[in-house]
Amino acid sequence: MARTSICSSLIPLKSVLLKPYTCHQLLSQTYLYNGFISLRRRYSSAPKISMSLKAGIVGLPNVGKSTLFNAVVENGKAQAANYPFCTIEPNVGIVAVPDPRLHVLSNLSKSQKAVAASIEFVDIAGLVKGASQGEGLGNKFLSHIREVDSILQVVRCFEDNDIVHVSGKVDPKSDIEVINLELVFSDLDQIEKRLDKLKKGKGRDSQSKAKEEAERSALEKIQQLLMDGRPARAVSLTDLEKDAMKHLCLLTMKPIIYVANVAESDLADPESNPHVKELNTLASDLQSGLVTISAQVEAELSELPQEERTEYLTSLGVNESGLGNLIRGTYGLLGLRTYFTSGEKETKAWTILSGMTAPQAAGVIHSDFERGFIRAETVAYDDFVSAGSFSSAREKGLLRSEGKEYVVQEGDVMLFRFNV
Ligand SMILES: Nc1ncnc2c1ncn2[C@@H]1O[C@H](COP(=O)(O)OP(=O)(O)OP(=O)(O)O)[C@@H](O)[C@H]1O
Ligand SMILES: [Mg+2]
Repeated sequence: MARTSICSSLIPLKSVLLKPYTCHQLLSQTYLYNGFISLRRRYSSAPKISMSLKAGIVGLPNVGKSTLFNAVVENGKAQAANYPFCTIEPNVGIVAVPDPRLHVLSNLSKSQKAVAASIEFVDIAGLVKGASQGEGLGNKFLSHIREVDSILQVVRCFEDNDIVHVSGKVDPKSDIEVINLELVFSDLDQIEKRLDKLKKGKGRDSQSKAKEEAERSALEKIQQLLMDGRPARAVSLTDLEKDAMKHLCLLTMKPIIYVANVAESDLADPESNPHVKELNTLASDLQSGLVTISAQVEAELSELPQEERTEYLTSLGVNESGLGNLIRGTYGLLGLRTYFTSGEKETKAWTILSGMTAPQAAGVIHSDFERGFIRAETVAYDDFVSAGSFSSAREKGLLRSEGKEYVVQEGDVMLFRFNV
């Protein structure tokens, strides 16, 4: 029964195979994947998506982190209220990365469904001065930041006397300094403890001794930078050093986007708000991205029916919600790329890291695809759209057959041939 269903789901692929395989040969030798196969049926374990990338929402207490989380995450229900330390335990939600290409491909392939790439957002408790010494919610909070891949630092840029600011006034420069300094202190503390351990030198063979040496050297370089008030991400390390220290998950190693949280009246012209102007300069000095958003407006928008959203945005003098920019910015910040599989069952956007080869990209769908990788057939997104389908792209000579060394490009539409 299972065999028949796999066969029938594979039959449409015969038209794009170079050699005309029979159904039986396909089952016993080579498979082609473009989103048609029900992996759950074919494999005993569910398909493994190897990357779960998390963006942590960080900032002082009461600056709008949970409000932003609720707007970004559909059905997000983090408690957001006007008092500091409203959030204690982190709230976690999965967010689809908006990508118009997905729907174009899905329409061309007449797919039954379209599945977007996703990012996990984590709404973390507010951080205060002295957190690294246990103030506020202290070290527990810092350990939640350690688990994320990138940081969205929400900075309050809206004036509102009714909403408590923990330092008594809206001041982005000072707010950023408080947060970044706590992250630096926490990293320094961790490095000191780790260097103490490394002094004891537990490595027995030459390989583990070399690894310990690389870690020590990396940590000493980073320690120096941190003492100068610079983040660990500014360090330059050898590949061995990077590999040796990455288990520490240092907080200042993580990429940051600053999120200027403005009042609804500032949305039409955010640069007229001096706090946003200042934050813009600070973010570029720190070589980080900046997204301006009104968390309050986004949260209200997410509650409205679709047809009323445009009307509300127009009344505020803007064309579109800022969430798309924020999500795409986070995706870019993480150095992520998208490739697609597209067929009648589904069109799907897959997330890979920049520089991944075809077998590694196939491994994101399932580890067996990487292990048994034979070749990938690939066509650039624009070429697929102009051809209209894989078979017509093949006829026009736009579909390329690529081997193990091929580095997958942004927007590639791919078919994998593999052997298991
Ligand atoms: N852009 C904005 N304009 C006006 N009010 C806002 C804006 N963004 C958030 N607020 C308000 O600020 C208050 C605090 O918001 P929220 O609970 O999201 O903060 P938080 O950073 O998650 O706080 P905590 O660290 O305590 O968990 C809420 O009353 C919210 O409605
Ligand atoms: Mg909160």
